[in-house]
Amino acid sequence: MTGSNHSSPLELLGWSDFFAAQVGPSETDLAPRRVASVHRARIEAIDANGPIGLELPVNANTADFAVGDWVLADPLTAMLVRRLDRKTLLQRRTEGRNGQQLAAANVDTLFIVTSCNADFNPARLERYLIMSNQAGTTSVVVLTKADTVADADTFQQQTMALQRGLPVVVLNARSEDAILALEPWCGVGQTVALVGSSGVGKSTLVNTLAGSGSETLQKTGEIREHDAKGRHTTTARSLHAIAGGGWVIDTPGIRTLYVSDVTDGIDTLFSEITDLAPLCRFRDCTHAHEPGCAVQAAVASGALAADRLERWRNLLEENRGRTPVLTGPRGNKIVRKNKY
Ligand SMILES: Nc1nc2c(ncn2[C@@H]2O[C@H](COP(=O)(O)OP(=O)(O)OP(=O)(O)O)[C@@H](O)[C@H]2O)c(=O)[nH]1
Ligand SMILES: [Zn+2]
Repeated sequence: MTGSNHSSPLELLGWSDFFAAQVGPSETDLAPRRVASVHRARIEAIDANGPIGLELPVNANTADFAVGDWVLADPLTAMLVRRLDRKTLLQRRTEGRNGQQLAAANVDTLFIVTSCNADFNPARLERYLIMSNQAGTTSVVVLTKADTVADADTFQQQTMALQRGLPVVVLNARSEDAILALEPWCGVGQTVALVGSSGVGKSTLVNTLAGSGSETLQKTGEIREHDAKGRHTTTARSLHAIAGGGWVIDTPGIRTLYVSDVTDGIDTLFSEITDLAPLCRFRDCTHAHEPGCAVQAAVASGALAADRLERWRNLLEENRGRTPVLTGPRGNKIVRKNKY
């Protein structure tokens, strides 16, 4: 791995002032390590010298850790002491269980991967974008299989309209050119993660980015499991080194994307709608039937697509329905900071 001359070995792994500031005076003897893979009963980490095991305290639950986490460990015993606060966290609420499944932590950029074919679905991309907005990661949509169609531009235009300022990269995941196209987000110490449906080219992209056969390829704890339908799918929760100096996490398991637990992520995605709201006659306008509604006026003039407004409404509704109302210590209801 070639890094910048100014980066310390830890910074090459994604360490920054954000994490350094959390290390207390009594903790300077501890060693920072980055979680590379999380299994049911064990966690593997890396430090500047490569893969390194972690001993877990008896009461530790590996489900509380995510690939990409930074932890402090005792360098002599390898015992994990504590996890540092996360810069970003990709997670989703699991079906039928009370809790969030942690997909990846401290990811700088989320590559939302789809291909220029039947997989392309703006409504699904919106769900991924909400997840990314909520996690605090920079979103980039990666449109693969551009080499198989003549009208990749049409897909790109449609995608760019989904969120203000959204970078959309069109590429062939099998080509080396993909490295160059994604380089702006894959610099030294940067962490990217990939999400998207099965078959869109996530593994292909990881291999291209890592440079297959390259000595820098660092695979840790990759596993393959059966999904609900009995198919083999990639379920690697692991960090791979990118040839240029960053890190990539292949994020499996985020297949059915329901929206829940979102506060501002929906507003960020639909900013062209939320920007209009203050212009409505009524402060609590629902943009459905009220007179003097600026949002309905935008639909009437053609500036806003009716189906986009419809999806905004449905996503808010879904989020409201799926976000549990937290119950406080004395059974008091805690009202979540949702705007709608
Ligand atoms: N022509 C072309 N083929 C591609 C491209 N990206 C991926 N493929 C092919 O599409 C197939 C599926 O790609 P994968 O990388 O396995 O897809 P995945 O997203 O990792 O799929 P899962 O592991 O099931 O989540 C493979 O045969 C790839 O070679 C591309 O940009 N162009
Ligand atoms: Zn309105």
